[in-house]
Amino acid sequence: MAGAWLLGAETRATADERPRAVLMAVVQDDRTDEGAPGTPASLRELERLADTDGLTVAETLVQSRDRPDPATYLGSGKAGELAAAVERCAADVVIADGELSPGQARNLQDKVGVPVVDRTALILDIFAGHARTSEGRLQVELAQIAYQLPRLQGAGRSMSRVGGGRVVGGAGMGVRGPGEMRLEIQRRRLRRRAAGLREQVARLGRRRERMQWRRTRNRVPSVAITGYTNAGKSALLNRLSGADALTQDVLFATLDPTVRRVTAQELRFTLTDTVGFVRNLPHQLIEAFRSTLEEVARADLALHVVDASAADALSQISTVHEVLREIGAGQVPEMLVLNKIDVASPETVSALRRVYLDALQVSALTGAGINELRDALAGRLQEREAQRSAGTSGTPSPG
Ligand SMILES: Nc1nc2c(ncn2[C@@H]2O[C@H](COP(=O)(O)OP(=O)(O)OP(=O)(O)O)[C@@H](O)[C@H]2O)c(=O)[nH]1
Ligand SMILES: [Mg+2]
Repeated sequence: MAGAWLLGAETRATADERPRAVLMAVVQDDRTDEGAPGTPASLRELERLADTDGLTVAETLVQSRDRPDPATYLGSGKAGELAAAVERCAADVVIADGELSPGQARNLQDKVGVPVVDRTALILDIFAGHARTSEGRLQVELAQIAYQLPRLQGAGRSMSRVGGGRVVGGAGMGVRGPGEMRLEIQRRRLRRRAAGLREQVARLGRRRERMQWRRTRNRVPSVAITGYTNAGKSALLNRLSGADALTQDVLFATLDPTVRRVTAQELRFTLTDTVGFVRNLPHQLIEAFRSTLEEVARADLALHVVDASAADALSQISTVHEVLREIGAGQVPEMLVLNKIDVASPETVSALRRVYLDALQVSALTGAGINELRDALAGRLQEREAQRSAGTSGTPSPG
């Protein structure tokens, strides 16, 4: 089910069994914050991401270091171990739990003999496999191009070095190494394709804006469901609206915004399901999905769904807040709800309740607390509406 990008379509088409991956990471001595590359929480998540992408994790290799080696990421001894591990478990791909520079990926790849990619590439691959609407696909392709472009340039530089050609001709000849011209053509094609994609995404974004404007004019308040990936956002949307959005125990099941109508306490409002967030969400993806994510920025209320059964729920909450700020949705009023209360440990729940005193507890699975949540949502929206009309009644309406 993985996207056709990470390993190339042939690998996937012929392989009967799931491709095998070796995970690797450098733990930096000065970065012990939860979620930093190579920490247990981050590695667990990388494993889940790999699993979501249809890969079997064969082995995990971690090196403690001051910083990653600028040329090979791992130190040379550890890189040798990595090559041995790849050989031993017949791995098809190596995935780094951090970001690899194009040079690091290439050098390691030469050493181990299979593709070496990073967390960003893995997430892009999952997105490619999950995008369903044309807008989602356009956005994923845009993100992939943004990821590929600098890597093509890296290849160009090394190739011209090998070929002994000068990148810029000194005598006005513009002599280039072999392969450099082909790369330049490829680069230009990609840039042109990206420009076209950006235009199409913008057009779709404008169309959505018009629809949103109509909704605002009709004064139908909107609630955007946000939260960490796999928190149960789609499940909650289904519970609240009686819809059947796709829920799956994989990461990033939802990529396209799904809108549903809900009525509670005689108030009609819309509920929008959105893409889940994750630590170190690749910047290319935030850029590409900006117009989709802006749905959240325009909402009257953000319903922040928290997986209360996750041991690192608190750090997931901060990640979500960071991404919301980054997409300009930091100001949207938020209602935080603790989901999966049926399987959450009492310790995690009480730790969460110490910070979020009045957070409702629900289970999208059993339906516990759902009616209360629906009413609370309607209540908050009515409050806002009342404030808004109180605020505007004194001032003359513009135009
Ligand atoms: N036990 C339990 N499981 C739940 C609950 N809510 C959701 N799940 C499960 O959690 C998994 C993820 O649910 P989704 O609704 O797909 O999560 P999501 O936040 O939409 O995930 P993405 O779209 O991938 O970001 C599914 O296997 C659900 O069945 C709950 O209250 N209790
Ligand atoms: Mg979902």
